[in-house]
Amino acid sequence: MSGKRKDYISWDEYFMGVAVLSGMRSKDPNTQVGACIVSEDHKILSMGYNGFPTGCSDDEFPWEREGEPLENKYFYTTHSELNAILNYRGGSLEGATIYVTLFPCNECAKAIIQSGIRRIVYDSDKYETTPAVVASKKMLNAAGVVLQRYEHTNRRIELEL
Ligand SMILES: Nc1ccn([C@H]2C[C@H](O)[C@@H](COP(=O)(O)O)O2)c(=O)n1
Ligand SMILES: [Zn+2]
Repeated sequence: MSGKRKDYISWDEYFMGVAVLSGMRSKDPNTQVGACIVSEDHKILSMGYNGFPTGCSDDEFPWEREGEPLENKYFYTTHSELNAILNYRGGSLEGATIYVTLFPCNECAKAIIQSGIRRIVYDSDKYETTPAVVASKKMLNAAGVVLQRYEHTNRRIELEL
């Protein structure tokens, strides 16, 4: 037998796989989101997942979805996309692509646009009817960011760690 392997994973499978793995670090009991930012020449630049900011304890801040604003998670969580952008310490993200397991909200859309990211590959769009996502798409489209739904290949990857 000679020649190269033929069943290696594609770039899209690789980067979405890294985003999925990154999301597995999230402590959010309801929705775990992962993001992976990639350069035009297929280098991974940064990763992120949703969680509380540094210094805000996962055991003390609330993970609830309901209740008073100060008693639920929404004022406190940093989204995976923003974390991935802020985790990057290398300079410009101009021309990069972000792989993300859930379509970005309006706040992340602003950060994506302003950081110079030009393409979003996303998987779930479960909040597509919410104002946050409708506004997000409005801004991303106006800014010319390419939106691409991840095409599942149904490849199963098992990791023994
Ligand atoms: N594109 C997104 C959307 C949401 N998140 C985070 C924010 C929360 O931690 C969680 C959503 O919670 P749910 O309302 O589904 O209970 O996901 C994100 O990181 N990126
Ligand atoms: Zn967001």
